[in-house]
Amino acid sequence: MEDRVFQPRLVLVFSGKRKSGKDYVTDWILESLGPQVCCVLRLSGPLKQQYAQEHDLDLTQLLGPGPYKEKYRADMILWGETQRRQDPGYFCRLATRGVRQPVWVVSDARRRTDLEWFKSEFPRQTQSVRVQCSEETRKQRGWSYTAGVDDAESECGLDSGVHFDWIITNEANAPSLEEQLQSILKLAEEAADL
Ligand SMILES: Nc1ncnc2c1ncn2[C@@H]1O[C@H](COP(=O)(O)OP(=O)(O)O)[C@@H](O)[C@H]1O
Ligand SMILES: C[C@@](O)(CCOP(=O)(O)OP(=O)(O)O)CC(=O)O
Repeated sequence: MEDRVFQPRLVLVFSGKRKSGKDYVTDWILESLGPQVCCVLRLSGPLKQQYAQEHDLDLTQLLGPGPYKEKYRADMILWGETQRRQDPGYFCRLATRGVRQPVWVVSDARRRTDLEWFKSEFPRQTQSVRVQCSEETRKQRGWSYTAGVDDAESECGLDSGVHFDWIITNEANAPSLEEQLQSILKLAEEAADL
């Protein structure tokens, strides 16, 4: 384990299926806490940056929510897994490098190794959060089943055998996000001495 100087006070590691609302919920937390306290980290950020460089692609579009990234998702998954097989914490380290806010919100954990890395580096501070919703709702948000993506570890790696500290149901007929996130926000505010 590398010598780490900076220690975050709280690390919330989010996961969830495509279009479950991971970005929506983590952006909501960032807006509530502010950028001085909270930083949203995306493990896919450094992956897409390197993939775009190696394949001469438009990084801005890869990072965006549109169809461009979906064209390359299956190959990015395979490319990323090649990197992870050599070093499971590779993208976690890159995504956390230089971050100095006390509260870290990792928006896109996908594999056991993602969760295990944070729990190993920050055992006291790490809590796991699962964002869930129905397939119907995901479809309404633009998701459709894609073989090689929705049946891959990238989408299924945390489907079973994981105890999540928090579960957020991101559905219209569920309690409001404000209500569901109240305890997590309180935890974050206490961690940041707010
Ligand atoms: N509670 C919500 N209310 C309104 N729009 C939502 C909500 N949750 C998700 N969305 C929208 O659904 C789409 C997918 O959400 P997103 O956060 O990008 O999913 P993920 O990051 O899990 O793939 C986005 O357009 C987002 O704005
Ligand atoms: C190759 C990926 O990093 C692509 C992730 O892209 P996004 O993070 O944009 O995914 P969603 O927000 O869930 O739609 C997945 C992986 O297996 O590493």
